[in-house]
Amino acid sequence: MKIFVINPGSTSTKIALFIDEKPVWVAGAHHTADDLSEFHHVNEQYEYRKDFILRLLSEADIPLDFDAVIARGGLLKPTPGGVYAINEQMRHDLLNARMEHACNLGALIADEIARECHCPAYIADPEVVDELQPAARLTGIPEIERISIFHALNSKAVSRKYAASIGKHYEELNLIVVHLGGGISVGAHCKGRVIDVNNALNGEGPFSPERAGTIPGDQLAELCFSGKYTLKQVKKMLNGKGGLTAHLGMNDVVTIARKASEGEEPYKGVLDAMLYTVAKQVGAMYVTLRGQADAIILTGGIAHSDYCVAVLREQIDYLAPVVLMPGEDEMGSLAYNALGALKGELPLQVYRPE
Ligand SMILES: Nc1ncnc2c1ncn2[C@@H]1O[C@H](COP(=O)(O)OP(=O)(O)OP(=O)(O)O)[C@@H](O)[C@H]1O
Ligand SMILES: CCCC(=O)O
Repeated sequence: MKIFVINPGSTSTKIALFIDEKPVWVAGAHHTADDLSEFHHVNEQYEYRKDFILRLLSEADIPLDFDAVIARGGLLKPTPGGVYAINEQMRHDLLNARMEHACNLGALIADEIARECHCPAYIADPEVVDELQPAARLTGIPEIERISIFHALNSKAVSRKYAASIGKHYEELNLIVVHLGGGISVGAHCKGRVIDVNNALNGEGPFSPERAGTIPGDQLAELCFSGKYTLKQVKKMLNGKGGLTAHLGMNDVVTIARKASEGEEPYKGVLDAMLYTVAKQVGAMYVTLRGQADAIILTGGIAHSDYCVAVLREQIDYLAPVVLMPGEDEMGSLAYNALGALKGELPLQVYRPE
């Protein structure tokens, strides 16, 4: 079966054609700041991104003849994990999403292309997968309820892969999955459901290459009302220009880890502190799982770093076996989900948030 996969990121668009599980054509490109500078809202990039995809397909002589089109989800309303058929409610919620992110365009473009080829259009495990247990939702301020936003697609995909590698099902295991990317999420996967996880986009949990993580509330309130910053600037400090970027002026962990491994300051102190916040979040998720974790999976780009893995391991490996699954395979995971839905092996969910 021919499955077309679309994955728009903030600065890139990746596409791929799979024949069943096999990627037979992979394409895409980085969009420079200049390319995107004329757009004031991410929704305005719709035609630009769609035309870019159609041009790549046409240049590769690939006709619009697919059995399914699947896209990375988007910042929809909270919803359980799984593979979803794109519907009107989803289109509406993506066009009116609370947060701007290029991933919001994926389903919209997939839907249009699928209509042309008269095939189904899907998304799977969007960032907003919400399987939080009730106690994980409350904060001490009743108006502020915690929201689940994390690397659901990759975290669930590596969990399934790990489970298969030991002859088990994801739904049989308790796992702590640590996604170490530009953003960092650490989730407690209890028998296939992510019952707690830090919101990787909204100022919660470990700090990361580009995000501030948890900030002491009182000091954050003082900063917001200091008159020195606009709301937009504070939001950028939390997400985009926070974390390693704020401390070191870069988000490149390859360089930072090399300097840290040579003992160079401030790189070592800052990177070690980031990893300490990750280890603390692993500890919290261990408690969420009542100490019954079958494994701690380290994934995402930073899990390629021997230095980071060693520093983390030393702080967490007495809790449960640490399993390394570096990088991510979002395109493969999306194709897997589309194929499962087409074959009837994965239940097709209906997006119908409360
Ligand atoms: N070999 C490596 N060694 C150390 N760090 C690496 C390596 N490869 C990538 N990284 C770091 O991983 C981070 C990016 O990870 P990844 O590609 O998983 O994130 P992303 O897709 O940009 O963001 P996110 O995962 O939050 O969606 C960057 O900080 C990058 O420097
Ligand atoms: C958690 C959402 C994905 C990202 O890090 O951008």
